[in-house]
Amino acid sequence: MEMTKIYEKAPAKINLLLDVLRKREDGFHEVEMIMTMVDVADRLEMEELPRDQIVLTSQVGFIPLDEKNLAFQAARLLKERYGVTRGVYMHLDKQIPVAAGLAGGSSDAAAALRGLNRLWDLQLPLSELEALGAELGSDVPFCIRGGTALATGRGERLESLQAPPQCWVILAKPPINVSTADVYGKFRVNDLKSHPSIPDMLSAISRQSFPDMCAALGNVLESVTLHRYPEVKQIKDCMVRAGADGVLMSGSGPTVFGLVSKEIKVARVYNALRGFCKEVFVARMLT
Ligand SMILES: C[C@](O)(CO)[C@H](O)COP(=O)(O)OP(=O)(O)OC[C@H]1O[C@@H](n2ccc(N)nc2=O)[C@H](O)[C@@H]1O
Ligand SMILES: Nc1ncnc2c1ncn2[C@@H]1O[C@H](COP(=O)(O)OP(=O)(O)OP(=O)(O)O)[C@@H](O)[C@H]1O
Repeated sequence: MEMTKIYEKAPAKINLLLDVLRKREDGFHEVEMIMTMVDVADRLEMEELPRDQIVLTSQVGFIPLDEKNLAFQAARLLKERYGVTRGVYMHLDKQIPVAAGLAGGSSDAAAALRGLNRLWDLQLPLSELEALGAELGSDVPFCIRGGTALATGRGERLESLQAPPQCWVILAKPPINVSTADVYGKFRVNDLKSHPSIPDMLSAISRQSFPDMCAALGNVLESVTLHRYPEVKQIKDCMVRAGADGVLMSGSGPTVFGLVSKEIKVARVYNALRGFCKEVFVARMLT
């Protein structure tokens, strides 16, 4: 019998704005974020297994492939919740840097939920996949929906937005591992001197103003990560000196992204960064 093979793309996200309002009783933080996708992506291949088992492989050796992997967890959640007794063989082509602040694992989980919904013919609406995704992680619902969105709650409440003005995105990840839980754990909302403005960013996007979008970039988690890891600050400074129009840390870090409107500037920023760190990517925002 010919087995069907399906594919899903799992793009990386960046936070154009990340604000924290308060710490909640349940330990999570109430956030306001504006997120968008870039065209650096993992690829998840899914094929039916003729036995009731989840098998995950990858070309990289440095990520877990068992129940610690978010794509594996997504498959298990669907099986448990909907009584699925079919199996799946998944292969993850990993391209997104790991533990980078780019939601790589979350996007893989989203790709698994979308793909297995098709492979197993579950016919779940996207809204249901988003709700399931929220059980796996705060960034998973956004990764299911994709595009550009305003995210509130702990990140799972979404309102879709139009695409930001098109530009180049240069991503640089220093060789350090940053734990999201650690960063939120060290974050003190009362220590902030100011908050980034959601209305300013929404207005820049709706007017498609690239300069105003750059001016409205902000991430309050920089207060923790930049203080703790001076190399992240160095990368930010390096991008600014090399002429990036807007520069920000994504998520809890340590990846820093620079926005550039003119293609001729891209090589300059890229080359300046390569002196500092090995993992530098040139991408576009996904429209
Ligand atoms: C930093 C961001 O990636 C920005 O997009 C997200 O806010 C975090 O998303 P994520 O990695 O999917 O986070 P989760 O896997 O849900 O949570 C990891 C840990 O981060 C902390 N956490 C996460 C989200 C949130 N709104 N408040 C939190 O305090 C919690 O300690 C949690 O145990
Ligand atoms: N599919 C996956 N890909 C990469 N790492 C995974 C995956 N599933 C689980 N992990 C584990 O999760 C940890 C965080 O990886 P991930 O790349 O998702 O972080 P991140 O990009 O910082 O996420 P976020 O931006 O949502 O905080 C890794 O150290 C890894 O052990």
